[in-house]
Amino acid sequence: MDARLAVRARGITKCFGDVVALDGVDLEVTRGRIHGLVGPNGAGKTTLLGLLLGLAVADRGALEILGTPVGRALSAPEGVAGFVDGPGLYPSLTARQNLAALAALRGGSGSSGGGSGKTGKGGDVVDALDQVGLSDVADDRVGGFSLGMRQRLGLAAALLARPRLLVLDEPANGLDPAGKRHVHGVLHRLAAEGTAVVLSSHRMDDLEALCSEVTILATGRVVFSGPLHRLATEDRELDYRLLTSDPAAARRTAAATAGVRLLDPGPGAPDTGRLVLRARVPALDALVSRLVLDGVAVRELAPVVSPLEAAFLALTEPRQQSQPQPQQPEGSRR
Ligand SMILES: Nc1ncnc2c1ncn2[C@@H]1O[C@H](COP(=O)(O)OP(=O)(O)OP(=O)(O)O)[C@@H](O)[C@H]1O
Repeated sequence: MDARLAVRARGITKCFGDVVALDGVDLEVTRGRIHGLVGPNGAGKTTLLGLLLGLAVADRGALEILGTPVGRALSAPEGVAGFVDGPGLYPSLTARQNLAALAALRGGSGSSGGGSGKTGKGGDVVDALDQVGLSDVADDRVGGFSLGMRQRLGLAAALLARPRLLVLDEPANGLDPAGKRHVHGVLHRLAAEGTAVVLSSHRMDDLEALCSEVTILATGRVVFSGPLHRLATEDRELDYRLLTSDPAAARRTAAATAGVRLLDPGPGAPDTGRLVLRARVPALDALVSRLVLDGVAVRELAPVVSPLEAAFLALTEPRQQSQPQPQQPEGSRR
């Protein structure tokens, strides 16, 4: 296995009775990267994350994690931490006690059960709570925690294991803006230190803020896997908003540029001077060059929906409507 890879999966298939949750999935996750797993409900994300965490085993295929082939035993591979379906926490214990109990279970002293030790495992507990922004509620019972607070505590619990592969199922669920800032900060720092992070999310903005690579699943199959930026350059038409110093001139130039279609912004849309265009990237490049040559300044050019969201819809919706479909792994155009 390539030493740069934290995960290498080939042809992973997992069935639950008649339901094929994963159908020949290939996945590569590089160390030091945050890899997003995205797909419609029931696409197989949680199932795949569960395999990485050792909560289930594949029916077919090969899975290597941190350089070691995964066998048939149900156990978390060495160096892996995280959670699926929400973190497992004791509601009657405080946040600090939960982490201390986990640290003790993992073989440490965990001596800060009710106290606030600052060294050894106790110090790790204090540090983990601080990293996820829960220091102020460290001695509150978890039973009273909101969803977002439980998610952050689950991340803190995973940090205690100092993972080299962190696996998180929808970690952004329920997070307020401050919680999100903490979680994003922790994940970026872990990645910078060399930890591979695999996370699922339905929030395209989170994925775009966090991930350098994404895998899009649809009905158990990979329909894209690769760098996020490649989605934007896929050979696909997208809608863009364009604001220039001279909207009338820009409209004429756009109308005369092959491959660019001007769209009606819709009845009642405010006249902001922005044009809405549909084009592939090469036609858009040609338009921008012509505008610059004509002395028209381009002040804003942005996709109407993010490239990730557009790709997600384009790659997953047709399959949902007309499943089952043979796999056409557009993303494997490497
Ligand atoms: N334990 C199980 N028993 C039976 N079917 C299951 C089980 N776990 C998952 N499935 C089925 O496998 C498929 C994939 O489910 P999975 O939870 O992995 O999808 P997901 O992408 O995580 O969905 P969501 O976005 O809704 O969380 C679904 O059809 C689901 O019903």
